[in-house]
Amino acid sequence: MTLVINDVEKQFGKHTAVDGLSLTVEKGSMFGMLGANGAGKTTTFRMILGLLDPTNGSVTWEGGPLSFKRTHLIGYLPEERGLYPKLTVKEQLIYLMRLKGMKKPDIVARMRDWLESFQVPEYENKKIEELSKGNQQKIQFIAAVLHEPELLILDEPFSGLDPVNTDMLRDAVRNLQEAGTTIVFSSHQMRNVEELCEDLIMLKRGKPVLQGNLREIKKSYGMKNISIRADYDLQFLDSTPGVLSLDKTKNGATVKVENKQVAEDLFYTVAQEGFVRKFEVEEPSLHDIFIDKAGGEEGE
Ligand SMILES: Nc1ncnc2c1ncn2[C@@H]1O[C@H](COP(=O)(O)OP(=O)(O)OP(=O)(O)O)[C@@H](O)[C@H]1O
Repeated sequence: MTLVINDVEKQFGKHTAVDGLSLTVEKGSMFGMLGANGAGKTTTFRMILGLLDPTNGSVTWEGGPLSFKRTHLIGYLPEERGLYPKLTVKEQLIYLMRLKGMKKPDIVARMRDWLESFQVPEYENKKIEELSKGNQQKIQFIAAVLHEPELLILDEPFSGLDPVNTDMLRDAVRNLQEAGTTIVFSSHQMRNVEELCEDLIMLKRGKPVLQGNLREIKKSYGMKNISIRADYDLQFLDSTPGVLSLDKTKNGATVKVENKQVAEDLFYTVAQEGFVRKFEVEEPSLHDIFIDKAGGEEGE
């Protein structure tokens, strides 16, 4: 069972929101969709869900298109949250899950398990409008997963959550994956992406600019960070060719370099200059890679 996006393009009038997107998400995997604001993530999610038709190309789940007829297979946490403020949590979840074909006693039983695991059992009979934004988000998440979908699409699931709730939601997402759910999510929080996903795609203005296994991407990515500690001032390194930036730290400096060769050259440079206590080459963070590949241009 896989999700296959095949050479998809989506145009809104003259504007191309998604351009030449192809990807495969294997069953049971956790896939990250990254990109600056307006890069085309939500549009892609809507095409996966069958809410929008691609202008060209195809999207299939297990070989067929996803549509409202197969809605019980999918869970969706939309970016713009959409709960009814006047309903209680219980009424809201019963309403939404009955649309997915579930029976009331099952809905209530599973709702109680989820509220318990999110440490908010007392919310069952509270109105949505009485809850804080972060807590409403937990309820919206429960609405996306209560029917145990095969494919779960999470658009910015961590936005607006405090650190405790972020950890709680991250654990819940991880548990769902371990139970076999296929998960595709977007996030601007690179730490969450690094901790959760194995494979990812980065979009820039609708086009894929980087795609593959996160560990492989990091390993093979040219740019490196070097952590250096020496008994002398390292500032002079920032004028070395291939050095992208230098940040002084308490005991030395972190130097971002273009590639491995520059890192090797720098090793000899600092050793010639004096005693070096530490010289450690690290892979770039996803944050660095994002800025390098997908960020930084006006209008995004
Ligand atoms: N219904 C629409 N009509 C016209 N243009 C649209 C429509 N939906 C999206 N767009 C445009 O398509 C582009 C991609 O938007 P999309 O919402 O997919 O980006 P995103 O990557 O989800 O951004 P964000 O991180 O801000 O949520 C944007 O330029 C947006 O203005």
